[in-house]
Amino acid sequence: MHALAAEHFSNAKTDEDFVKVALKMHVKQQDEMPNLKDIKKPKCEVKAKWLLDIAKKDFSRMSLDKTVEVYNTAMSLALPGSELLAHAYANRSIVLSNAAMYEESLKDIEHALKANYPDNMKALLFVRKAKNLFALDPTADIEDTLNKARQWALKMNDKEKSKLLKNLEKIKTKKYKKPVKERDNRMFVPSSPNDNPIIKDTLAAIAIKYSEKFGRHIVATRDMMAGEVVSVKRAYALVVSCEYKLKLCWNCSKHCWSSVPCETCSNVIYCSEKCRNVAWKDYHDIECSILNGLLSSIHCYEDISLMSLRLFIKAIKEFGTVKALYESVQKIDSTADLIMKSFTDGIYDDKKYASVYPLCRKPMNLRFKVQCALKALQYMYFMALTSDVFGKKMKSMDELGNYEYAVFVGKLLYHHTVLSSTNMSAIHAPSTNSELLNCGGLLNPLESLYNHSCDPNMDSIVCLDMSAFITLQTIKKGEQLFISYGQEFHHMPTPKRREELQNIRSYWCDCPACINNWNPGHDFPSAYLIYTNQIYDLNDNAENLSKAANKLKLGKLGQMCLQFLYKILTCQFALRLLKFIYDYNHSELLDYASNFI
Ligand SMILES: C[S@@+](CC[C@H](N)C(=O)[O-])C[C@H]1O[C@@H](n2cnc3c(N)ncnc32)[C@H](O)[C@@H]1O
Repeated sequence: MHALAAEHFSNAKTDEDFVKVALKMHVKQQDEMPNLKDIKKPKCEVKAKWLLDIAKKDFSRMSLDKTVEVYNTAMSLALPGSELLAHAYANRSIVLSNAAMYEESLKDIEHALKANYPDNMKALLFVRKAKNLFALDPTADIEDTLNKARQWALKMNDKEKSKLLKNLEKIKTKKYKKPVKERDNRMFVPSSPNDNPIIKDTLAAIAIKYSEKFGRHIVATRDMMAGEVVSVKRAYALVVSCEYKLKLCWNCSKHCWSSVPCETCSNVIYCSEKCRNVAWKDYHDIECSILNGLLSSIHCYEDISLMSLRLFIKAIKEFGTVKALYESVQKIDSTADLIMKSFTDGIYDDKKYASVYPLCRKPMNLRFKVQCALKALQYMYFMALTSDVFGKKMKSMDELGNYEYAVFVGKLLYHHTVLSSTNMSAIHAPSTNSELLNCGGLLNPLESLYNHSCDPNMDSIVCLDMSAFITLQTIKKGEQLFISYGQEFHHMPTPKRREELQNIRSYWCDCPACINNWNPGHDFPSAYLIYTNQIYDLNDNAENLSKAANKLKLGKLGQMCLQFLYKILTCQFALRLLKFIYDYNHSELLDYASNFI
């Protein structure tokens, strides 16, 4: 269809032209469109039971990761509150406990107890709970838990009861593996400054400016030190790639061990009830049925298309109806000032849709435009069939074709797809080696206003759905704050860097390093990436941090600074920052750190 389509689109110029052609094509070829009959029922206990049996029987042949993924899938298919779901929680708690993930196992036990777990088996859960608590802390008081196990043992038959009571006696004498804990790096993300009266939740030291050469950009309104936290933001929207949707939390992208499934669809899981509730309130209540229709029919989605849909849903949530959204978009379109376009009630608030809609788009070729238009229409069709976002559920492409806002919605989805391909930052899956695997993307509107420099004076660190922006060099009042759009530019000659950015990003780089023609051999203050390889291959923990500090030959004071930084930042980030400042701004950092040590 895509090859044929190019012909139809040959005269299309504007977004509207592309959407109208795609709409016409879809209406004509509606027999080819998936219909309601193809849409699967969200939950399926038979399949859930089958998968649960596989997880139970084959766990010794599968990696922990794979076993947990099979459990996640089984649980996503089980009915909420069912005994099957309770069994799945209970069985996964054994796997997690055996893998020394005692905290995760405890969470599963609580879920099994809250669900419909049979009374005659509850004693087993309390035994496991006592074991987990003891393995985590041998001084913990586990008497209450042991008593609960004894009470529930009364519901067992005599043989099982006597076996359980014997096991109970051994809990405090057994040796357990050292607890394995996954660190949630968000704990180490510093809190966000929020003293800027114009740009919400940022440091007062920055402002948004516009120039012919750089478009919108961010400048310092006072002299800044290296190491200043400019903003810490939760992403406006985050999407998890299709192959990770039953591994990572749909809301924050945390790797899930003791996950909870969506209670309505069987497509996504969450790291906690909190994330599930946030997602449901923010977007998944609408997205759930659309995603189910989509995945039943086309089995897979692309990150930028899902992001496009998510932006649309978030906008609908903000404005209430398609009509109100249409009016708001018209208002933004009619505002001539590029900076003011993205303001809401006189301030720049990147939790509002106005900060998203006017983001820049890179030029695209015809093929990509055609794909974006066809995808936009496909997603709009699923929205029409499975949700009542357009006032009521629709039954056919014809009905959608006659909908008064069809072109507007198609255009918006098309615009979001292009905008996402320009502005989304990748998120990375946890991996056992140093390889960085993309597992989704997030959109952070303020980040999209930073221009690129081959010698950036800012760095961002992404911890799940949070992004922190920190200055890496001293920045003088009036100078621009730059991030790097790629990572390895300092070792390339100027023409090569500029050519590469032109090829990938479609603009000629006018950053200070390019304008001043800095070439390899020049001292790029930001050439931190020389060290990143050493840092990426380290696990993010304190032991490795000190190993890395030794590698970097930091003196005693340097090591102390590193420990201090580690308390507020992630290991990787603390190291990068320290190494940097150690080389270029040593005395400043030491002055700063001495206030805290
Ligand atoms: C993500 S946007 C950054 C914000 C943008 N200036 C705006 O007005 O929305 C990326 C675009 O900014 C411009 N840009 C970013 N870095 C630049 C640089 N070093 N030199 C020239 N233009 C740059 C290019 O037009 C690029 O396509």
